[in-house]
Amino acid sequence: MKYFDLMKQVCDDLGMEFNEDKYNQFMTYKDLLKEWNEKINLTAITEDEEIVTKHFIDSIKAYSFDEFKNAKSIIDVGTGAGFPGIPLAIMRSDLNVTLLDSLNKRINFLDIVVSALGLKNVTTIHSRAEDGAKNKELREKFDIATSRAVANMSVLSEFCIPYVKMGGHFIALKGPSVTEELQNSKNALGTLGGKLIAVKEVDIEGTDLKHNLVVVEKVKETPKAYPRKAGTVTKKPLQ
Ligand SMILES: C[S@@+](CC[C@H](N)C(=O)[O-])C[C@H]1O[C@@H](n2cnc3c(N)ncnc32)[C@H](O)[C@@H]1O
Repeated sequence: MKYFDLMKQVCDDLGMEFNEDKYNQFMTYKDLLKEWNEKINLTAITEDEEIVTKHFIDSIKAYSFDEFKNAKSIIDVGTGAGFPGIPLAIMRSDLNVTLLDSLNKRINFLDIVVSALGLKNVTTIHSRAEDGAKNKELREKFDIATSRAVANMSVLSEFCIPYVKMGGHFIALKGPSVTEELQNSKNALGTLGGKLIAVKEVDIEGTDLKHNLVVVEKVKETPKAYPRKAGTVTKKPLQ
């Protein structure tokens, strides 16, 4: 129960329940992450404490926004080893969480995690973001699209905003370079139907790091032309 108090404090501050069952799910996830990281490349963070702070707490802090706390469905684009999607799913069993990644090895790992943790609220999808967003079942279907450490704001907006329903939100977990990235993505947001509504700096408890949460509201439908085809989005980011 080494990290229980720290995690509970974070959750208390967010007004969310944390208990032993959730803690055990997080610890099983940590152990699977370390075990599978030796076979497939999942994360550069391998120390227990850093997994708890830089992966788990960092992900949970997305709940600093009411938009997130009240959502019914989210998609985590470029989820990798499951961040922030799996921690968000553990914290709220009533939230439908879709995890999408273009690397099948990581999706296979996530299927193992979902089954080991008994998560009934998670769906995994192996797809590039650009292709998934053309699928009628996924396009403009989510209250929230979220993403961490996948691309700059301009590229990420084109990956994520097409998945968000009207009135929903795209919430990006970002590091310190957020101001410059936002400057360069202003037009892209408008083109894709998004409007920047907030940037919030959050502490990552247990570290001296601060991260930024960028919240974009979907105010217009995304034109059919977006996202452009795989490859183009990253090679020629919207200006
Ligand atoms: C640096 S990892 C970050 C993973 C996780 N979000 C995190 O914060 O730990 C980037 C992930 O994005 C995925 N990715 C990159 N481009 C993608 C795309 N176009 N569509 C879907 N996934 C993509 C990669 O496969 C990788 O798993």
